[in-house]
Parts: sequence; C-alpha cells; structure tokens
Amino acid sequence: MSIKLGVPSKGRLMEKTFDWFGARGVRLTRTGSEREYSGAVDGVEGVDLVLLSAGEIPRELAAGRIHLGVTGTDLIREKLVQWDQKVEPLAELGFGQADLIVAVPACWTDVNTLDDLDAAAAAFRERHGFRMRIATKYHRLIREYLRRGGVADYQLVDSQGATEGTVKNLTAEAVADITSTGETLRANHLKVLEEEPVLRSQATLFRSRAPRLNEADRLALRTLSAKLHV
Ligand SMILES: Nc1ncnc2c1ncn2[C@@H]1O[C@H](COP(=O)(O)OP(=O)(O)OP(=O)(O)O)[C@@H](O)[C@H]1O
Ligand SMILES: O=P(O)(O)OC[C@H]1O[C@H](OP(=O)(O)OP(=O)(O)O)[C@H](O)[C@@H]1O
Repeated sequence: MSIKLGVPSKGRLMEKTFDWFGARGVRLTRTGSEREYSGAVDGVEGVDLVLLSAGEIPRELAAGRIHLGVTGTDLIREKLVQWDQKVEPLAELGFGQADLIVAVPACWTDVNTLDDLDAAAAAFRERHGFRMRIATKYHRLIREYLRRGGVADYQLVDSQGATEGTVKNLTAEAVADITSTGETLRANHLKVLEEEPVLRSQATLFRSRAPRLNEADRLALRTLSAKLHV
C-alpha cells in the first residue's frame, strides 16, 4: 500500500494546492496528457496523488479510500454528517476563501435579515399558494441555518451551478451559495442578508480518521506531515 493524497483535479483549487505543497518541498504534478487524471508526488516516498472532484473528496476521506485530502470546509460540512468524527483538519491553506450566504433580490427593500425573510416567506405563501423557493447545493447546511434562524415557510430547490441565475430564470425567489468577491451576486441583482454567513470556508488539508495504517504507511505519513509542518 501507500498513502493516498486526494487533491482537486482542476481549476483554481488544483493550481493553488500544487503551489502550497511545492512551497514546502513536495512537488505535485499531473502526468500523462492534459486530460488524463493521473499525477505524481516528488519529494517524499510512499505517497500517491489521486486527482478528484473537490466535491467527492469528503466522501473518499470518510470511506478511508484516501488518507489525506484537500477540499473546502464547506464541502466537508455539507457532505459529512458528524464531519469531525470522520476527518481531522490539519492545516488551513489560505486560499479558496468564500462565505456561504443567503441572498434575495436587491429590489426586496424590506428584506434584510432572517426575521424579514421569515415574514416575506409567510406572505409569499399566502399570496402565491406555494412556498418561497431557495436555490442551493448546500441543502443540509442551509436547512439547519434557517431552522436556527426561525425561517419556516420555504422550500429548497436543488441547483448544482449557476445558482445566482435561478432568480432571473424564475425557478427560485432566493439563493444560498458561496461568494467571494460578490460580483456574481451583484451582476444578478441579488443582495446578501445582513447576517453572519452560514459558514466561512477555505481550502483545508484534512486527514481521514478511517484507515488503519501499516508501519511503512505510518512512516510515509509522518515524513510527509513533517515536510508540510502539519
Ligand atoms: N468564487 C470562489 N472563490 C473561492 N472559492 C470558491 C469559489 N467558488 C467556490 N469556491 C470553493 O471551491 C471549492 C470547490 O467548489 P465547487 O464544488 O464549486 O467545485 P467545482 O470547481 O465545481 O468542482 P467539481 O465540480 O469538480 O466538484 C469549494 O470548497 C468552494 O467553497
Ligand atoms: O463572489 P464571486 O467572486 O462572484 O464568486 C462566486 C461564484 O463562484 C462560484 O461559482 P463557480 O465559478 O465555481 O461556478 P458554479 O456556478 O458552477 O459553481 C460560486 O458558486 C459563485 O457562483
């Protein structure tokens, strides 16, 4: 066996993850053609690179199919029930920072807080005969947040991407999504509720609590952890 390190297979998270490891003397590279999902780890023996969708890394860590993994804290908390029993955060990587927020149309001038949203949701149901739709891919986190915030009369509709477009497309009245610069929200005439974010997320290196390691793997993991100072 060997230690398996899961990292995002594309985009900004992949590049910045490669840079973060590289700065600590562990070189991650993609091997093969541009479209082939295989990679290599130089600088430490007994560690394999596994390129995965950021969204699948939580599940792979929980199952113990990878020993270490880089992904956003938002995805860990959304996808793993009792996440802290399944994975341990080893280091925040200082990129991929984004807030999970709830946003409503900017023209809803009297809706600025969760209390306002609750009132608007009740009025919406009264008027339209169905519950206000909030588009998101963060079903568990948002349901829990709205329950704690006392918002009741709503329904979640699933949106796996381009979530801010759902309001214009008339498939939702509000959205709950990740934002960093706020540009996508502004461009789609949405405003964030004046509340603490549901969650502040960033890219983080996690260790799986699942696998039992043999002596060689334990040594490889110790060597890697020492290099990374985690
Ligand atoms: N605009 C952003 N700025 C910073 N981080 C972001 C931004 N959008 C998303 N992220 C973070 O990037 C991580 C991956 O996001 P997402 O699940 O959207 O990945 P993806 O690029 O669609 O990949 P995949 O579809 O392969 O899972 C999440 O942890 C998320 O918080
Ligand atoms: O606040 P901003 O800086 O504008 O960033 C926010 C956007 O970034 C993410 O989308 P991504 O680009 O990952 O595409 P997606 O819609 O497919 O998730 C997120 O879902 C928002 O749409």
